[in-house]
Amino acid sequence: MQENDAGLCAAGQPVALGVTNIACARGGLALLEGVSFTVTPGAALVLRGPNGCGKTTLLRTIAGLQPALAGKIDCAPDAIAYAAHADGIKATLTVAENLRFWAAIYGTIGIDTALEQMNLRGLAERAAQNLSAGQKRRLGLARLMVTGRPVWVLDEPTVSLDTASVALFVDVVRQHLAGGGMAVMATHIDLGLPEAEILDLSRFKARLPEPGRGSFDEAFL
Ligand SMILES: Nc1ncnc2c1ncn2[C@@H]1O[C@H](COP(=O)(O)OP(=O)(O)OP(=O)(O)O)[C@@H](O)[C@H]1O
Repeated sequence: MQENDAGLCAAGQPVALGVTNIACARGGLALLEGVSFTVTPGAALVLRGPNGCGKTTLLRTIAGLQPALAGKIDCAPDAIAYAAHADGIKATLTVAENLRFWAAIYGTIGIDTALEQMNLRGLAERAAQNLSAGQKRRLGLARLMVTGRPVWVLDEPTVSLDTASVALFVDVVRQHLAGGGMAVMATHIDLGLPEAEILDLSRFKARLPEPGRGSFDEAFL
């Protein structure tokens, strides 16, 4: 892949997540167009932009939850783990059961590291439905760790987290990157992750509403 207009593609490095000229829509309304970037192993990209500009929509498109109007996403099959507002938590299972469930789904072993690093050990036997909002969010992020997947696509990962938990999360992301993982995140806060590239989506605002391909599919998403 060539260097793109976000300037994030390091020449000669293998591209792990390539987003080329993507246009995407929500509710039949085109939001973004011409979005291109690459994220290489060990790198993180933070998406910024005002409320409603399409950050969530772009992340959903990257994660394969909705079709793009145009463009191309290059990523190894089964490389992406997506975490959004809903967190993917099973309410009636305990914290440990949730993580074991996901470890089994993704074919990974061991939940200890995730429990430890997201400060969930003391909550391991508590039903997920009885967790506080921030604790639920920590469980959702621990789920990412047990997926074993290299590309983390995260929508507002720090919502409901207190300062200490944000720091835990940032540590976990750093370790993920150090192991050759990647992360694409939408967040409004300064994570304290200066090594992450920032991409402001404001400049990719779609010029014309285009209720075209994709809007029918979206009715079912
Ligand atoms: N299910 C839906 N149906 C129709 N329109 C939607 C739907 N979900 C979101 N939208 C609209 O699509 C636009 C983009 O929403 P999106 O959630 O991608 O923005 P965002 O940049 O992530 O916003 P925020 O910073 O507030 O999280 C918004 O105008 C929103 O109202």
